[in-house]
Amino acid sequence: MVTTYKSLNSSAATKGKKLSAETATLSYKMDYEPSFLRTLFSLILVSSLLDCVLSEVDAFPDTKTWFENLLPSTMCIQNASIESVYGIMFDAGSTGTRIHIYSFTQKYPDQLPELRKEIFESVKPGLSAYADIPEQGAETIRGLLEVAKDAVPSSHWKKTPVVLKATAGLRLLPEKKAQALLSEVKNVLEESPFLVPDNSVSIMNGTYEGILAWITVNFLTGQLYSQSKQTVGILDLGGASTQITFLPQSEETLEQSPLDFITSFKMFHTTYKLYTHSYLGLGLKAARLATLGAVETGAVDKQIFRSSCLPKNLEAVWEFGGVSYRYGGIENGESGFKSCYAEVLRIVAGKLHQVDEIKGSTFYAFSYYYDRAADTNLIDYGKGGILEVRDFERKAIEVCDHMEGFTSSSPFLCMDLSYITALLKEGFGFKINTPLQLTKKVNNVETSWSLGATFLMLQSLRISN
Ligand SMILES: Nc1ccn([C@@H]2O[C@H](COP(=O)(O)OP(=O)(O)O)[C@@H](O)[C@H]2O)c(=O)n1
Ligand SMILES: [Ca+2]
Repeated sequence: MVTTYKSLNSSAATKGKKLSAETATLSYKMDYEPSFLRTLFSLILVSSLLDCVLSEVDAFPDTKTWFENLLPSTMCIQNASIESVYGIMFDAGSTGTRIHIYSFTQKYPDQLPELRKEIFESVKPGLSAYADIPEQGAETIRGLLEVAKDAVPSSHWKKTPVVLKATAGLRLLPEKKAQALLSEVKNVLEESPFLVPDNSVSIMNGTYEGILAWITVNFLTGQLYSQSKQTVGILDLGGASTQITFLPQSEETLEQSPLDFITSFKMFHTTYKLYTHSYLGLGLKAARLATLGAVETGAVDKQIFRSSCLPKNLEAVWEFGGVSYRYGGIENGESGFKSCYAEVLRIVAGKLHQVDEIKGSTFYAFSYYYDRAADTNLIDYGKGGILEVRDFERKAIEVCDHMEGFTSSSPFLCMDLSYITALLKEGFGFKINTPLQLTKKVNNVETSWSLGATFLMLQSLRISN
């Protein structure tokens, strides 16, 4: 693997030490060729190849119901020369925008293509911070496209599809502002030399976000093409929304869950009936706003939002979604875990659907679960690890009851850890000893929905040689 970093400010290399860098650019390149990935992407690409030949036959008929609006319209393109196929996926998240450039190779015409390399870069803040200046938001995309121009040979630009999917940050914006951003972004993509399919710029439904991340993780852990089909559930904690997705084993779960929590789709000749839900407004940063009581009021110039989850003497300004909030602790008032936990509990109490069987299931947890665990040395930033729910609680108590030790660099640490504990325990209803696999990458590939989305994009475009 080759890893290079540039423009480091808040990055994989520094995150463990530096907690509150909100404006940063991270860039790294990864080369990998694990054999199971070759198998996996061979399966994917062979499916695409077959689909191109048999263009009347939809290989994933049931998927239509749930990814109808997610994917660009179907077409058969001559995507690449005999040796290379590329795909570009933008993840426009609430806290940052990321580009994933995947390349696949086909060494011989009669051999199947292999995933060869992923190039990843990100910028902060996310698009929603540019709600009032959409042209400038779109400029961040132009900058990331330069990375793609370097990564993809110019001879392949015209044949390489580029897609952007926005998540909770844009979902929370007023429709007009979100559409203005998307329209500026679309213009920038169209000015690029890459292939811009129909519906290439959109706000992704939260259901897809959970399912695509589940596909990614279960591909990467080998579950989707193993005989045993022992799939793992996923927990994604973003800035503005959070997702839970798993394959129910119990009939009771299927029968007792709200209808829109269960989604069926077919892949590799197996039909999966997944439990998935995205809770908008329960991402880590949205939960901060809710705890501070700033969701309804918005930022009012002179108002300071206070919480017992913050150091008593703290007064500072926090920016989220392009809005600045003044916030601080309660001077001469309460602070510490007990009072903080009561505050964050109000955000989750009675708001989430609970399922009994998750108590005994295996879940992969990433995004802010991972970041906060690494920030507090519960796990190694590079390696991840297995934690129990009570480990978050223990760390929350430790941090909240000694807040003077965690001031300027991490003012929200007590609140974040308390919120994560409350979300897992009281929100989803996990037991205190439920194990969670904290994982940022599996075999050097990010555990994010973008790989699942790229897979379906290639499938939809019927990439072939
Ligand atoms: N490729 C990615 C993208 C986001 N993330 C994490 O996702 C979290 C931020 O979520 P986000 O900005 O995507 O927010 P949402 O739009 O998903 O609510 C942070 O913990 C990031 O480190 C990641 O670990 N890898
Ligand atoms: Ca996300």
